[in-house]
Amino acid sequence: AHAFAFAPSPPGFVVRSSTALGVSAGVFYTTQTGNTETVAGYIAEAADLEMEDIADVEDDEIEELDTLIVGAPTWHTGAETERSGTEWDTWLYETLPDIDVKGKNVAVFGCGDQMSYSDNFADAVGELYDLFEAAGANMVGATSTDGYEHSDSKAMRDGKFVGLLCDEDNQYDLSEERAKSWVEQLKSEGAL
Ligand SMILES: Cc1cc2nc3c(=O)[nH]c(=O)nc-3n(C[C@H](O)[C@H](O)[C@H](O)COP(=O)(O)O)c2cc1C
Repeated sequence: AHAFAFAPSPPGFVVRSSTALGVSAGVFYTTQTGNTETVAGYIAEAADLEMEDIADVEDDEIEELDTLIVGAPTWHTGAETERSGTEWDTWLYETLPDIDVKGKNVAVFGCGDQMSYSDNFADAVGELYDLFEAAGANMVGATSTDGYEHSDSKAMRDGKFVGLLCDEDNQYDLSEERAKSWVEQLKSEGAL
């Protein structure tokens, strides 16, 4: 009996965390060079949640959660769709339509390079936002653009960013604090 208690989780085990207020939530990300995974780690640690690459996630795992925190890098500069260059490009168009996310809280985040890609800073975060919103999710976590030097971004609505934008290329020293205060904001918005 004791051995069982320490046995590894069986395959297909649902990774899920519950916050102090009983909200079930998870952090889901993709990455090419590790930056978005780093930021996902800051968020997961601050919120005491599990994090997982979206490529490894089962559909029913998503459906059971109250709040999804989803993050992407931007690699396809200037693209209208499939901007991330990661698994989200497939997941958003082939998996999301089959999942019921209506009424779930969704907060989006991502990494970009505001200096080298100043006209397209973190555009893929705007795509995450648009598709989850169109699917009926309750979008939370918009942030101020103060402290950034980009010229344009498809992740902006009404003068704000639609979620948390981090720049590990130029402002890596700000990411952890930005993640911490964003998690506090998500709590105040009732999403955690
Ligand atoms: C070829 C290439 C294209 C990129 N395009 C963009 C872009 O359009 N917008 C942006 O903000 N960052 C762009 N970036 C920067 C990456 O998004 C940034 O380095 C990010 O932190 C990478 O995240 P990852 O390590 O999680 O993949 C690009 C980088 C490269 C090398």
